[in-house]
Amino acid sequence: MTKKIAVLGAGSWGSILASVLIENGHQVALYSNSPEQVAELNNKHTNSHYIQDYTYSPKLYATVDLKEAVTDADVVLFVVPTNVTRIVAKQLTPILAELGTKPLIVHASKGLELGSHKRLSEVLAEEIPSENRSGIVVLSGPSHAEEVARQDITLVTAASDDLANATLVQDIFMNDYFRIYTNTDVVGVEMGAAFKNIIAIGAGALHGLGYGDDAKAALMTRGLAEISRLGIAFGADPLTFIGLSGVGDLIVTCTSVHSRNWRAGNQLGQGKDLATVKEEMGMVIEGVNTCQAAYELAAQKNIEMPITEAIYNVLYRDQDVKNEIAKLMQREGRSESDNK
Ligand SMILES: NC(=O)c1ccc[n+]([C@@H]2O[C@H](COP(=O)([O-])OP(=O)(O)OC[C@H]3O[C@@H](n4cnc5c(N)ncnc54)[C@H](O)[C@@H]3O)[C@@H](O)[C@H]2O)c1
Ligand SMILES: O=P(O)(O)OC[C@H](O)CO
Repeated sequence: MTKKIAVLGAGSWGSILASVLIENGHQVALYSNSPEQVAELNNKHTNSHYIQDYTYSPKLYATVDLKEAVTDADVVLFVVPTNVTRIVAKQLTPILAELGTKPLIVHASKGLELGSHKRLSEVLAEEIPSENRSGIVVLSGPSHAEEVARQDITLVTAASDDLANATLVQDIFMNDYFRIYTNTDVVGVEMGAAFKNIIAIGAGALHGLGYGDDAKAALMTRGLAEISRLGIAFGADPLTFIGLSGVGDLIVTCTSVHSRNWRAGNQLGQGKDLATVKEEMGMVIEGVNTCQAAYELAAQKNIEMPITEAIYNVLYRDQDVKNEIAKLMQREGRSESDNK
C-alpha cells in the first residue's frame, strides 16, 4: 500500500533510502536544511557531494520546508547525523502538534547522543510526545548507500518494541534487492549499530599501519566481545550481536572502502591528524563521538572495553596508534570464556 513518507536528512543514506522508497511506489518528500542541495536534487536530480554518478528519480521531491515535508506523512524517517537528531526532533514536534498528525517515527542513524549517552530511539521518544507519533522503529544493519544506490543486495533490520510497527517498516522497504528482518530488541540493535563504528575506526587504523588479516580478524572478534558486553549490561539480547546489526554491520564497516569510519581510521593510521581527516571527509564519522559516549558509559558501568579505550586515547588524548596497539598486546592473559 502506498504511503506518504517524509525523509529528514538528504545526505548519502537519507537520499538513497528515499530512492528505495520511491522505487517501492511510495510518495516521498526529502527534507534538507540546504537550499543549494534542494535545488540540485530537484533540478538536476543529483546529490553530487554525497553520492557520485547517480541520478535520482524525477519523482523525488526535495524541500527545505520541514512542515511541507511532513504534512500528511504516514511515516517520518530521520536520517540526520546523531548529533542533530534531537535538534531536528525539536523542530518537528510543534509542526506535528499544529498539523494534529501522528506518523510512525523511524530512524536510520547510528550513534549515541553525547552527554546523555542516550540511544536515538530514546531521544526521539523524549522529544516527540506519544500523541504525535504512532510508534518508533529503528532501521539498521550492514548497508552502504553506494551499494544500495546500485541496487546491490542489502539486508537490514527493523527493530521496535511493537512488532506490528517493525513489520510495517519491513513491508514499506522490502524489495528484491533490499530485504528487511524484524527484531524487537531495540537496545541491542541500536547499541550494535553505534559501537561497530568505533571498532571500524580501529580496523581502518590497522590497515593504514600495514597490519595483516589476522590482526583485523582479532580486532573485529574482540571488538564484538566488548560491544556485546556493554550492550548486555544495558539489557540487550546477546543474540542480537550475532545478527545483522551486530556482527553483520561490524563486518561491513570494518572491511568496506565505502565506510567513512574505516576510511577515517585508515588515514589516522597513515599519520593524518583527526581535524584534517574530519574536514577532508565532509560527511559524518559517527564513531568519533560515539567512542567518547561509549568510553564514558563503560566507565560508569565499570565494564572493560580495552579497544574502545585505545581508540579513545588516539582520538581524544593524542596518543600514538602503534603505542596503543602495543599496550593492548601487553595486557595480562585472559580466558576467552570470561568475556572480559
Ligand atoms: N551513508 C551510509 O551508507 C549509511 C548507512 C547506514 C546508516 N547510516 C547512518 O545514517 C546517518 C546519516 O548518515 P549519512 O551517511 O547520510 O550522513 P551524511 O554526512 O552523508 O549526510 C548527513 C546529512 O544531514 C544533513 N544535516 C545535518 N544537520 C542537519 C539539520 N540540522 N537539519 C537537516 N539536515 C541536516 C546534512 O546537511 C547532510 O545532508 C548516520 O548516523 C549514519 O551512521 C549511513
Ligand atoms: O560509512 P560508515 O562508516 O558511516 O558506515 C555506514 C553504515 O553504517 C554501514 O552499515
